Amino acid sequence: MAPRYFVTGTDTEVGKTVATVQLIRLLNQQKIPTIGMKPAASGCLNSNGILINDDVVAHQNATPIAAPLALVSPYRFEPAISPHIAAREADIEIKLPHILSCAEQLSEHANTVVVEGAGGWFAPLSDTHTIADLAIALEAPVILVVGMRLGCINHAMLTAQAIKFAGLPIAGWIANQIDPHMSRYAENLAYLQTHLSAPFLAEIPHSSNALNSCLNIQAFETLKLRNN
Ligand SMILES: Nc1ncnc2c1ncn2[C@@H]1O[C@H](COP(=O)(O)OP(=O)(O)OP(=O)(O)O)[C@@H](O)[C@H]1O
Ligand SMILES: C[C@H](N)[C@H](N)CCCCCC(=O)O
Ligand SMILES: [Mg+2]
Repeated sequence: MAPRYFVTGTDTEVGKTVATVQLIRLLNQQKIPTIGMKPAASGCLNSNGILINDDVVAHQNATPIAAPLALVSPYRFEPAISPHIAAREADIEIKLPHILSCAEQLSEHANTVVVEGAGGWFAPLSDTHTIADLAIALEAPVILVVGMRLGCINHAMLTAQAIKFAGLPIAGWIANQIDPHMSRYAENLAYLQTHLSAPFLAEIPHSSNALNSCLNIQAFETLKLRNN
């Protein structure tokens, strides 16, 4: 099975897509053919009957590897709402075995698959399953993106504890500077570096170019160490 990573975050809109895209670029740069996957994408644009999602497009723009849309994003919905509600309204059941099968087929296109969740760790996919269940089914080491803003320490600590409770390793965490005016940024970062018992992969600075940038080589070295 090709290696996989599952990217989760402290909330929705914290930079999971930015981090995923930067990781896909880094791995490809390091000669590891890597593709992104967004199993459940709500908030799509209907273009002549094809549902287009910004996260999926951003993943695709970060890799030279092409794969069918039905594999990289099997469940897409128009409204920008929780996937469990979007799916119910569309009369579609999000099935974990189907997502698993898509991930396996993607492994034929790339060496590594980086899977971006939706919302945070316990965002629901149905009345019975959450993003956590999806990560568990994929058996993927988790990368936690912390959107650095007031309140993120609590969200980061809760999420890390829940990931560990799920029995999944945290391959690392990323500090994403979503709020350029965060008070005491360095002190918040230092607290998380001390208290999150997971490797610190990288800091993503606030930048209007964040979607076109790449994680630094240190993040790669840290991930590599975890894999060996
Ligand atoms: N480092 C950054 N610098 C500047 N803007 C950023 C940065 N990271 C994220 N953003 C912006 O914040 C917004 C949310 O980021 P992003 O779409 O990556 O979040 P997400 O966690 O993937 O959200 P979702 O749960 O919808 O998938 C976007 O407009 C993005 O461009
Ligand atoms: C549409 C949005 N951008 C995300 N993709 C979905 C966020 C779901 C959050 C669910 C929740 O935890 O309340
Ligand atoms: Mg996203």
